[in-house]
Amino acid sequence: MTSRQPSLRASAWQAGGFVRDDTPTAEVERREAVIESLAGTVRDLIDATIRTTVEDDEVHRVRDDLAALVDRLRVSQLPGPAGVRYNTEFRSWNWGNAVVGAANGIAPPLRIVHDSDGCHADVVLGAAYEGPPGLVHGGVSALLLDHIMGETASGRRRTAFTGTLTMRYRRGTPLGPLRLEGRIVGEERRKIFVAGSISDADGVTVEAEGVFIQPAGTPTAPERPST
Ligand SMILES: CCCCCCCCCCCC(=O)SCCNC(=O)CCNC(=O)[C@H](O)C(C)(C)COP(=O)(O)OP(=O)(O)OC[C@H]1O[C@@H](n2cnc3c(N)ncnc32)[C@H](O)[C@@H]1OP(=O)(O)O
Repeated sequence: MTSRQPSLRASAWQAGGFVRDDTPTAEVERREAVIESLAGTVRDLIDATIRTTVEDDEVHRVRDDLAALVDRLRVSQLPGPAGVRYNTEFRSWNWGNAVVGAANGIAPPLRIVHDSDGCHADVVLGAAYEGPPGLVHGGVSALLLDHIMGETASGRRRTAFTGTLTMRYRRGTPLGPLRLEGRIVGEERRKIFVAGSISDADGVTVEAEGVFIQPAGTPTAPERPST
């Protein structure tokens, strides 16, 4: 499928950081869907690469085809990482994020739901997230929990960064369908205490506790209704 739609405004492209970007929400969402479809295929590519058993010559041909595709994407690039962008309509987007980024083929991606108790996400982790055989890598579990717990602390009304994260791996987390949860268990000035977990069909596999800190001088918006 080809598209001659205009790309996001060139003036919006700045490296990293929280960047004010006046691209209208409708245009953000159009481009997000386009880039998300590419990232989904990249995710398939990663899984297919891990699991392929085709002959060496075919691997080399695929490698060369992929190198040509990379060159096409390199024709127009951001000068650095994608950062976090937000517009005047309070729509924010972080397409490069390692956990939720719409453009990031190594993000599962986590689709986080904010509810009255905090946040949850259902995800299916495949071969790309393996540590011990058939089990989720412990660092991947920490990565995903860090993010969902950070979003829980942030609550869509402030930004809170991880100060301290403590993990307890109760048993191996099998690759496949999983649920992640985060909930606030306390607040003290700029510190937000969050509990998190990963569960499979048989119950909790990983528990986490975290202290998330709202940087001094950053704003807190009024509470927003859960979605
Ligand atoms: C799309 C939209 C995105 C919005 C959604 C965003 C979700 C993002 C989720 C991803 C989460 C991440 O990966 S975040 C990335 C990983 N984390 C980081 O890179 C953070 C790096 N560290 C820092 O930037 C800083 O150290 C901070 C912000 C954590 C704290 O700096 P600070 O604000 O100067 O803190 P300070 O005044 O000294 O202390 C404030 C209070 O916090 C306590 N405190 C300070 N540091 C720590 C600590 N590491 N662990 C525990 N507690 C601490 C102090 O004792 C004090 O307590 P008291 O005296 O008040 O009792």
